[in-house]
Amino acid sequence: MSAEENISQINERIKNIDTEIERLSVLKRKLNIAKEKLQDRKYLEQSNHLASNDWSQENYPWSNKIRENLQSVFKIQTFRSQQLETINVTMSKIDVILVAPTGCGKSLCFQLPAITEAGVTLVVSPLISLMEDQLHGLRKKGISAELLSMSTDSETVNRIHRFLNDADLSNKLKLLYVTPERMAKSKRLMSALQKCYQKEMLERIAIDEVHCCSILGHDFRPDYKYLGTLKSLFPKIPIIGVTATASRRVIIDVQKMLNIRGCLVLNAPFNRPNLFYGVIEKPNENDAVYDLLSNLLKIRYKNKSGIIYTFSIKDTETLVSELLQRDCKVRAYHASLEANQRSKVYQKWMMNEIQAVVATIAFGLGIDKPDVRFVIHHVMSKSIENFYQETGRCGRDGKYAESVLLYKLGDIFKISTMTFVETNGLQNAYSMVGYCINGKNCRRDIFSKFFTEVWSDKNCGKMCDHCSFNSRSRKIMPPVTNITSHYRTLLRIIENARGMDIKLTALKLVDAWFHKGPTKLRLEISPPAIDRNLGEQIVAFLIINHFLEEDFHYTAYNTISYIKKGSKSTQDEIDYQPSRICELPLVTELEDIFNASHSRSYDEEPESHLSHATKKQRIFIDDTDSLNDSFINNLLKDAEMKKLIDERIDLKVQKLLTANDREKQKPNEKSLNALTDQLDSDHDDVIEVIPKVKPEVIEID
Ligand SMILES: Nc1ncnc2c1ncn2[C@@H]1O[C@H](COP(=O)(O)OP(=O)(O)OP(=O)(O)O)[C@@H](O)[C@H]1O
Repeated sequence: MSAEENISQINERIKNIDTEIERLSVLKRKLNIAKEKLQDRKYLEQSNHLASNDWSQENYPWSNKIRENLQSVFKIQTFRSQQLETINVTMSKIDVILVAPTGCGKSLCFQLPAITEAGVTLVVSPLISLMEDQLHGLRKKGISAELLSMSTDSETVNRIHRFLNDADLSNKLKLLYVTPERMAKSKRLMSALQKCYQKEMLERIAIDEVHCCSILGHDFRPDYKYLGTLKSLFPKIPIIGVTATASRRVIIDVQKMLNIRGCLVLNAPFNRPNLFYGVIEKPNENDAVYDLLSNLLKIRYKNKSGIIYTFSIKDTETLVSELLQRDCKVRAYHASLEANQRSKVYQKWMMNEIQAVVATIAFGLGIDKPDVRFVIHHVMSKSIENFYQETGRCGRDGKYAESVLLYKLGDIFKISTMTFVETNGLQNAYSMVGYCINGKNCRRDIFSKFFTEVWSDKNCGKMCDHCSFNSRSRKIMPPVTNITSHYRTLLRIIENARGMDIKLTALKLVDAWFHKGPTKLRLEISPPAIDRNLGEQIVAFLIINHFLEEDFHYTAYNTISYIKKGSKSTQDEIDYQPSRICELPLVTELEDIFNASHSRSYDEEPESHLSHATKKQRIFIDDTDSLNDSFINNLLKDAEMKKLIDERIDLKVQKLLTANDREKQKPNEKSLNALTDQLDSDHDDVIEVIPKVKPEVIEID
């Protein structure tokens, strides 16, 4: 055989081997996937098995002691949802993750077992201020607790190590708080914990804000990854993780990271029944926004404590300066302030020396002020998850508190240009926009989808603007809005601009549509006969449903969002999706939120969602006339607020009318019925409709 033939034979064999390798690696991949699935199933079965147990019993060996300590040390009479269950699971030495809303008492679930058992509980927590607060509270109750961070002085470090190394002394240290950084970087600490473990004096490991372990969690902390070694270092020690972040994928990721797959996950209901949620249309002019905020602080929230969240450091500074000029007691809080300045602001706020902190999301973890009565979002959050966390900081005492979000179209792009590079960033931002422009569903319905919990609007107890508004003496269904022709006009404007090589931002697009701005961008047809705000909401709806799409462009200073045709802009999509629901009109007007909650007492703690609902019904007068001024007047007691609201009633009225009904009349029952008839006959070519029910005035109460 010639050398040439030999080489060719060898090549042939190599090729066959490559094919075989490829086949085997495909097989290996498949087997790995199958193994992963089987493991998932095994863990799920394990978890389900644990979940099938009734953990709410009080006949465990520790039950009497737990109850006694609850009452004598913590001065608490009854457990809140899932507290007893979590305590029983962790006392049974089973790993558990508790997902419960902010402020509902997760810390008790590891503090109470800690003082009931002999050894030490290690608590890993992300923030020193958070730990200091807990330490302060525990010491006031006479419980011995220590804190070990990267900045702890050597004397304290030595004392703590003596506790851990000495069998007699460890009994005297009940809770040791550490930062994940300290855990990851201190071999001395780890070896002391090993000794403590060997002497069977390490009782439990609690991980506060456990979502920080997951890269998918909103507060991911790299040093939390180190905690993955704890289960192998201390296999017999139960881990308890607590968080208010309920996303399923975050929890699964956390379980994997901590090597506690198959552990029990307990979920307290996401609903905070004492929080009222509402969205207010944000004026376009900055001064009007500052006036609105200052009115809220000085009238509605007079003598009440709260937080105003905004988008950027610059925004916090501007807001504070404007509100100070309007005699409001506010201070800024953001990441660029020195630590001592931040702490000063926090302390002043805690002491009620300032009414509200104007903050970026830097003001977050660890805020434990019980009487926060309002959280205002000057700009929407970047995700529902963030929003839920941020609003959760009010009403921690269980009494009535309000979340108010100020929404306008332009704010969408502040968020989207910042988040579009993040994994799921745009999707998260659009869910948030969905919350803002949702025109009919209970606001909590959106949270429930996020937390994959089944939700019935009845449980809201009229504690959101929609449920409250819908429960008035009359219910006005939003008019059916055919936006197909609007959509086509918008596409034509975009196409026309493209022909001139011009890109349009959403606001420019709306301008051109309403015949504002450069004439060359306008079409030779009349502007739409609808209110501009409604036009902006239609554009937002089209964007988040991908009929229009954002097109991001970088400049030297920032990122600009232009609007282009969306992936659903094909004729097929338009023609064959006739029943898509556009929830218009979308944003609650100022008077809705004020009327809805005006007569609520800030001192009552709802006994349950439903009992709350019954109590609240009294605030709506039984007026069978039309939605007219006297109806609104009767609801209002506050003259200044009434003035503010009066100014906006016309806007509300306009939104309820379509083009033909926009004469100056108030929408009495007759006009609304006429509107109904007209809209009923206007169903051709509809791609977006409000629920199929006939829009009508419904008598209730
Ligand atoms: N069963 C209970 N009854 C009454 N008050 C309770 C109960 N359990 C805890 N609390 C109180 O509720 C407040 C909030 O508790 P805690 O700080 O543990 O909340 P959290 O769920 O950890 O909140 P966050 O998610 O913000 O950390 C504390 O003042 C605590 O004393």
